[in-house]
Amino acid sequence: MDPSTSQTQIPIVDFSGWTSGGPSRQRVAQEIVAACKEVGFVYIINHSTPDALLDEAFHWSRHFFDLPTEEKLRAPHPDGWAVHRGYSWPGLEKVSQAVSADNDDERTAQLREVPDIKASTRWACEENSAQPNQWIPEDTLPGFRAFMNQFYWEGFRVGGEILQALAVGLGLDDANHLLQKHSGHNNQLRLLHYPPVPADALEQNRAARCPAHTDWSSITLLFQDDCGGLEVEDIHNPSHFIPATPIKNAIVMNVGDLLQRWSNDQLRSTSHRVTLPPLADRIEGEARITRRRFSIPYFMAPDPDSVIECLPACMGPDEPAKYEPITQAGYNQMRASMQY
Ligand SMILES: O=C(O)CCC(=O)C(=O)O
Ligand SMILES: [Fe+2]
Repeated sequence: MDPSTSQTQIPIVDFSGWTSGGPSRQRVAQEIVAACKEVGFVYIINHSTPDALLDEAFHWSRHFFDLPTEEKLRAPHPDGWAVHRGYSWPGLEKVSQAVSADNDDERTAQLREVPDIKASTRWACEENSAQPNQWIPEDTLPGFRAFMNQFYWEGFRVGGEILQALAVGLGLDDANHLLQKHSGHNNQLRLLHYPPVPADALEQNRAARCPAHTDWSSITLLFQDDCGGLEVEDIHNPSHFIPATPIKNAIVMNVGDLLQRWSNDQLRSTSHRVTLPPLADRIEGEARITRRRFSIPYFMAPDPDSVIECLPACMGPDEPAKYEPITQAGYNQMRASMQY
């Protein structure tokens, strides 16, 4: 394809044809796999998570981030990079593509010269003792913990349907082939809040919302509000980003690094970032302050000891496996050490 004429768009797939069962499943599965090969991102509409549950999740997120800082800091992100839980305040985390096997303080400090203006909090399931969840006290936000636990398992349920569709679309014999490496215990639910920031600071690279990166997951499901600013690299025209314009209640699904490895690069873990909101009415006043933005990513991850090695359906005599087998934990460690 000629990059100058590339008109890449993020495809929209109507998932009702999967949930209703029958022959339409094959079509939906193929559409999702085609999108993952061409773009690495796809909007999934008419999925089986109720709209009301998504409204509720954003409602809780706003309540959480509106709490005074000292309340949020009662469940802080622990020091260091090994544990990904709890409240991470604006500037603490620096998203990047840097990869290192050990701690490298100098490089970590360098990466922080342009801070990420975002706050987040995140959890896995309650039984994950390696990385215990950090919760604010129940009486600070009664019902918050119960809802987030419910939403965590809802993410796993709908994400599981998508992993099944991917397996079918890839032509695997067993629809559960990908899903079976995910017990659900190693996923991550994140609430993200990008506070208002002067548009100039983003334009002049004095601050970032979320710099370009790929996800470490097998797949990521993202729910976003209507602010905008999420952009996806065009794999046919590298360094050119296309907007992932919000579609109410759609799941923005993307391929993570582990599924890219698993599929021998057939499915693409595409770089993405969050930058300036594209619409003028999202920026206000003389100081050109952006609207705040909320998003909720749900990262599906295989279990830590599971070995990710090239799917037989994705290799052949002319297409040998490109990567050595790696465990999820091994890959995670390689990526995590630069983040905090
Ligand atoms: O906030 C967003 O829309 C994207 C966040 C993201 O890419 C991530 O957390 O990995
Ligand atoms: Fe991401």
